[in-house]
Amino acid sequence: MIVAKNVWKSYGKIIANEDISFEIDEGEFVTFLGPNGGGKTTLMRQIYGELYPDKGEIKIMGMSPQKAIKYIGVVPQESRPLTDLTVEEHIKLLGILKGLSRREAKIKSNELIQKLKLEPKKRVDDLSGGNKRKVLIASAVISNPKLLILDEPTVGLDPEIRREVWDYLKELKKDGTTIIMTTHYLDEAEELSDRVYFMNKRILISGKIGEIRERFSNYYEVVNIENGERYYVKEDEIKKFLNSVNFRFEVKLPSLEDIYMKVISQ
Ligand SMILES: Nc1ncnc2c1ncn2[C@@H]1O[C@H](COP(=O)(O)OP(=O)(O)OP(=O)(O)O)[C@@H](O)[C@H]1O
Repeated sequence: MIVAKNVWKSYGKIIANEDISFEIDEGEFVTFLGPNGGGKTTLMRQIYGELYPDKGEIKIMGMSPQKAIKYIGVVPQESRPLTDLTVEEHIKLLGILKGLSRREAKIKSNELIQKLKLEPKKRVDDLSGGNKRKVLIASAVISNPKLLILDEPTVGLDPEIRREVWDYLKELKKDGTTIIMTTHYLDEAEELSDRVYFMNKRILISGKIGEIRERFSNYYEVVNIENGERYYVKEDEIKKFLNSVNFRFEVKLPSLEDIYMKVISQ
């Protein structure tokens, strides 16, 4: 469904994406994780065609992102809903702009308002941050996109609304929508995605979360209790390593977060 081949993108001297390649199948839910400034938003903006790669290419269903945009729904990072509209008007308007008839837009927006537990007649300006985000999600999916791109969709949301958004995204996936998301939350990636990419400008590691855990399961994490420094030591080298150190330590199996920290600091 999506193929990226050797994508490079810079802003002047800052390299944001370095030789990125990946393939995403139809119906997959794939998450890109990485530190602040790791190039996730830049990559998303190229997938939905707002930016062009300096080198390399991205194809969506065999088309350029600019051509495929009619099949894509986007919730950009830090986007704001349009002001001065009610919830219902906002969602309907976005549907009409994406080519739905007024009637189709009305039916579909009512359905989304119910599913996402929104109040149709409330002014978008008066909503909480969480409900604004829901309006943006509803406005992105009203045209039944084949591909949905969500750039940090649950930043700043309270746990209840976050759960509601997760449940809705799971439903979309079940209905066959291909979803690409960026997030800083490992629990979110784990709960929702089929596969993840850890990236920091370039792709560092990818796979199913279970597989990634397994790949690191023969490592121990040794923490220097005196200064917090961490070491990742292979199972068969742990005895020798612990005999060789002269600090107080704690040994544990790495959590997903530890693996992430190890991988992105390489
Ligand atoms: N419009 C721009 N002009 C110049 N530099 C930019 C621009 N947009 C992003 N950058 C730089 O490119 C790099 C990658 O930024 P990007 O926003 O893609 O990362 P990110 O992984 O999405 O970060 P975050 O998690 O903080 O949103 C950073 O160093 C950033 O400062």
